[in-house]
Amino acid sequence: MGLFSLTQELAIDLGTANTLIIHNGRVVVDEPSIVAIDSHSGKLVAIGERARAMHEKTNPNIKTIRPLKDGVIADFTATELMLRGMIKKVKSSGHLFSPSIKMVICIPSGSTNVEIRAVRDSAEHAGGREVYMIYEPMAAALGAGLDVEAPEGNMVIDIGGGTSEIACISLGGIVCSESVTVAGDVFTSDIQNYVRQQHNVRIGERTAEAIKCAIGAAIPKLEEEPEDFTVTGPNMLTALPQSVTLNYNEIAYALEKSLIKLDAALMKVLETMPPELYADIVKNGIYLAGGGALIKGLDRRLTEKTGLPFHIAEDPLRAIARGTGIALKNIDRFSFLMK
Ligand SMILES: Nc1ncnc2c1ncn2[C@@H]1O[C@H](COP(=O)(O)OP(=O)(O)OP(=O)(O)O)[C@@H](O)[C@H]1O
Repeated sequence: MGLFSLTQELAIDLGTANTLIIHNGRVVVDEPSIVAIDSHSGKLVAIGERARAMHEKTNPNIKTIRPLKDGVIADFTATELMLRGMIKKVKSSGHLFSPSIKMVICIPSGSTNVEIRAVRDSAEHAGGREVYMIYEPMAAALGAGLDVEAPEGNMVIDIGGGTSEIACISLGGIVCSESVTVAGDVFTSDIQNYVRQQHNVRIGERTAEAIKCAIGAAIPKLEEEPEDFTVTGPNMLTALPQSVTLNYNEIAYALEKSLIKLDAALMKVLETMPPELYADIVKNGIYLAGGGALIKGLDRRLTEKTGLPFHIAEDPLRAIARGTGIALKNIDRFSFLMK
């Protein structure tokens, strides 16, 4: 086989918060899903980490866009620009040389046909010759190392940036699932609102996210307590700088109303689950993946609510990409891959 007839393969986790690309079993792109665009010409200024550094700091000549929102494509043009740019990064780093690219892209399970078509079009315009899709919970389950084809119930909760997807899988298919738009982005804005209402201080999205990653908690009493987090922002009334020191139990309080919605969605899936599969879940437990799985004490909270065992997938931020990579390697075997 000549060098140029070789097909290169990419697994892509196109996420609301982060986009990851796996090539030859290695993560070659792991960047925030964000683009910066020249407001006048519409030309791309930056993507990923560089664009994120500009986020909330732009002047009227540049705008930053997060092309995906609530787990779906909110801006088609920006999504395509981002995908193209990220694939170009793989190419320019010398990893990719073939003009023929086979791709598996992970999409939210609630995607409509129009959205699936949009992702496919973007991928094809970005150089994909053979484009397959996989639903996110399936990729999360594969990434958590579960045997999704077994005649056995396996359950995953993928808490991403825009959506949380709860699904029970058996025999290579999703038996029952729920998707809610309560995930990382909502947790971040909960924290922003809390600091504003409780402490009269305004903070930006990035600061709120930093608080969440450092001391975000799902229960008010943790075994390993993180250190308090101090932020400074303008006072709402005086506009003068004010520092606030936050404890993790305040953040648990701030997140409570969103976490209750997540609990409810989980209960809904458990209620509709066939009893034989339920018995498997009692034995196997439920796997948590996605960045939200890193909220401290979330596994314990959910165990207390349901009495079921919970496990956090290894490296939860990369579990979905890993699963997409496994699907790519087994394209001929996995009937649940969509073409
Ligand atoms: N240590 C942490 N604690 C809490 N949240 C975290 C942590 N690290 C990352 N996150 C959050 O996880 C989210 C990103 O997760 P992930 O990359 O799995 O989402 P995504 O795949 O881009 O989104 P979606 O699945 O909705 O398309 C962000 O909201 C981020 O703030």
